[in-house]
Amino acid sequence: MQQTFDDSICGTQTSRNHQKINRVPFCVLRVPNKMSLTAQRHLTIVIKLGTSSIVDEKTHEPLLSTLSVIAETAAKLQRDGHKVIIVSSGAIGVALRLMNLERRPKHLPQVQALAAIGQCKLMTMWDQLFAHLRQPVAQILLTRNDIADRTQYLNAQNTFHELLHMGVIPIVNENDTLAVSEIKFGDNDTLSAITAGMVSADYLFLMTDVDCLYDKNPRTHPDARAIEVVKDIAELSADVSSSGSSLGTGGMSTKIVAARLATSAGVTTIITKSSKPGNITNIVKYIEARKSLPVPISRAASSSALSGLSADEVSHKAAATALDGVALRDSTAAENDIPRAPLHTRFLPQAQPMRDRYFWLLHGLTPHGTLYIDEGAYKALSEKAGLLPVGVVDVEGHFSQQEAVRLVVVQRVMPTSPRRGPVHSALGGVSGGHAAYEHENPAPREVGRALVNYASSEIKLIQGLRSREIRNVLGYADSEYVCLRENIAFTDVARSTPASPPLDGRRSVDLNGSVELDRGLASLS
Ligand SMILES: N[C@@H](CCC(=O)OP(=O)(O)O)C(=O)O
Repeated sequence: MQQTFDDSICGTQTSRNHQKINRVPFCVLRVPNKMSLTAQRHLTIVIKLGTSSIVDEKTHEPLLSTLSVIAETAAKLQRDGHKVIIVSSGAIGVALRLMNLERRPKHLPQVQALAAIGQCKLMTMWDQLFAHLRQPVAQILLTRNDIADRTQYLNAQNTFHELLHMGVIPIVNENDTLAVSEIKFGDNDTLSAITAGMVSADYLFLMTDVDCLYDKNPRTHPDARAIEVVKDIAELSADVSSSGSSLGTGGMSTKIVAARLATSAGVTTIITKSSKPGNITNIVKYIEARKSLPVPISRAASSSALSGLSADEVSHKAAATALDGVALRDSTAAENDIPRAPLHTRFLPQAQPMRDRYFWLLHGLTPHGTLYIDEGAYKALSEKAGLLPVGVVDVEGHFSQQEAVRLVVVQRVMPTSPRRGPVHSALGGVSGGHAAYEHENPAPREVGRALVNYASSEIKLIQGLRSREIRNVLGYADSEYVCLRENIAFTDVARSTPASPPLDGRRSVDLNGSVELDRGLASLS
């Protein structure tokens, strides 16, 4: 994501406060009053359309007017120098009409066959619409399996970048014909968020059948209020009861999951109405224009997001991140010049996006099991180069070396607990004697995902032991760590940002993407 602020001025200004003269840092970003998206930085925009935006829910006829405006909007953005990816559902919906079926079948092979039939037709439709606009498109079909290997993930990423560089609009869908439940993204909301993270998009538009999120169901509560900006998804209290169309798999709750995922990668995520696709440009213009408004640093710096930063850092961050709502609420002349955006819900991106490799570890891989670790081991991971066997409390599932697992923190009931009993109480699985502990202990919580250096059967043997005992127990010791820190991604974004130790994301240039085992066992005594 590029950002240029050649025309900003920063410095200090004098202000009087209770007779005291203060020098207050300020920063004014000079931008033209009337914002044209053409004049702005070049953006990468992912637009996700669900089945209900592609075909009529009852007749399954294609919604040609919506599709045409989407094509026009995407082609115009592309011509203005932006990069556009469309994530298009609808293969199964389109096939229902072709095959004269009334509803989506339940039997998996039938669904997969329909997806194969419909995908062909769906792409033909897109291709024809874009052909009128002389806009080349490309089809990308993905399953989770395709990106589970780091090299393949990087290959997919490279292909996206190359297509965008060539001025082509990639049209993405899940490869339903091959995907069975274990290798499915499950819904295209998630797929679109992973795609947006993969290409470091600026915007993800989740087009749907409502204008925005509401705090209550607006159909049954006339007093429902629109939620326009979401700064922290954890604090969101919205009505997410909409289950989506009868043809698709997503609903409002999958959109929230997708928004969490995309914003963690630094992507501004928008929910808006698919029947008005022209809104995409207006919403982007509005947000970009607001970002470029003068930001008085004194107020910006008082925001929690920016506290502790130098004036210079604040000025850049204030403009680089969606700071609106923090410092830009005042109606200034410049703000009044910005036409209001159509109704939408905007999820603000994390100011410090998760680095790409961690994003892949968290969202690209399917976990094959769980490592239960203690609080001490979790805390120590901020300094240590990995997870030591002594911090592992229990293992669940069957996995091999270098496979992904969930990391779950549990409370160790006794400091030197025997391997099983008490711990199981913390996991909620036991007998009366430990019930009190169960009640008092904090619930086990998933804190991240990791690639393991040892198989599940091996970790079961070495859990709770010192690293120097690994060789005696297993007959070999490839690493003193069960997982290396660089192969652990935390759900807490702050722990998975570029500042986190010790992996350089740029190393992903290494197309092998293979994980180097730590062989520094000299330190083991
Ligand atoms: N991949 C499927 C759609 C899956 C899906 O997530 O659908 P939707 O909830 O309508 O976005 C298809 O093309 O029919």
